[in-house]
Amino acid sequence: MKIQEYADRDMLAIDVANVLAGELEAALLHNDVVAFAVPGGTTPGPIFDSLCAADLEWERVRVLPTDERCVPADSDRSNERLIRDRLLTNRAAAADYVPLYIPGKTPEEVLPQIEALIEPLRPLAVLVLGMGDDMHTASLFPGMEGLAQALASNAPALAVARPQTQPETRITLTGPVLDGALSKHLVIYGEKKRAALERAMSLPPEEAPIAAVLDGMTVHWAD
Ligand SMILES: O=C1O[C@H](COP(=O)(O)O)[C@@H](O)[C@H](O)[C@H]1O
Repeated sequence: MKIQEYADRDMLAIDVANVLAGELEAALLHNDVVAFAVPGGTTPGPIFDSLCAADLEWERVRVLPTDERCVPADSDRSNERLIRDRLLTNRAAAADYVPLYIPGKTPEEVLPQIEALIEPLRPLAVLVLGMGDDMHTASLFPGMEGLAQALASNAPALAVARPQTQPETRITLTGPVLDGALSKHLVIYGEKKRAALERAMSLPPEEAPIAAVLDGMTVHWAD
């Protein structure tokens, strides 16, 4: 793991967008189709604002969320909404989106169908993750039921998450899918998350799920 520090969040967003565009371009040279997994939440919006203008063959990029909250696609809490509004616009509107949640269906009903879409995209070419103050990443939350199975090396691509700390059920990419990405980036802001990341490094993944995916990770941090 290496940590890249930036003067401020604006600089981080521009630089990370450039790095991601370069990695996607390189991956497109060697693959017909490239999988690009991105987080939701409050962190990635400004990176998406910059990245969406990159001059890439976006029609060969498959964008998927690292995790989704089971809410309608027009909800403020929908990761799909953020990704569609801020990333899949401008030139990036040509990319295909692979949803993790189908409204009106229970997660269990559609999991096999969505896993069948994700399997051919493994290993993910480029992965961006966020992290909460509680050291969760994607929707792998400390202490949640089923966490050990979702982090196991033989876990299926997706898991249903029902963290007691969260208002809704979620669907998440599992440990091996995230950890197996060819290029991995974690974006965090502020001292609280920096301290949480430091703490995670000495904790088992059951207590700090981010710890399960840090090998080879580039962490991008600004205060
Ligand atoms: O719930 C979630 O949390 C993490 C971190 O979100 P942030 O708002 O602290 O940046 C996010 O990466 C994940 O995609 C999201 O569903």
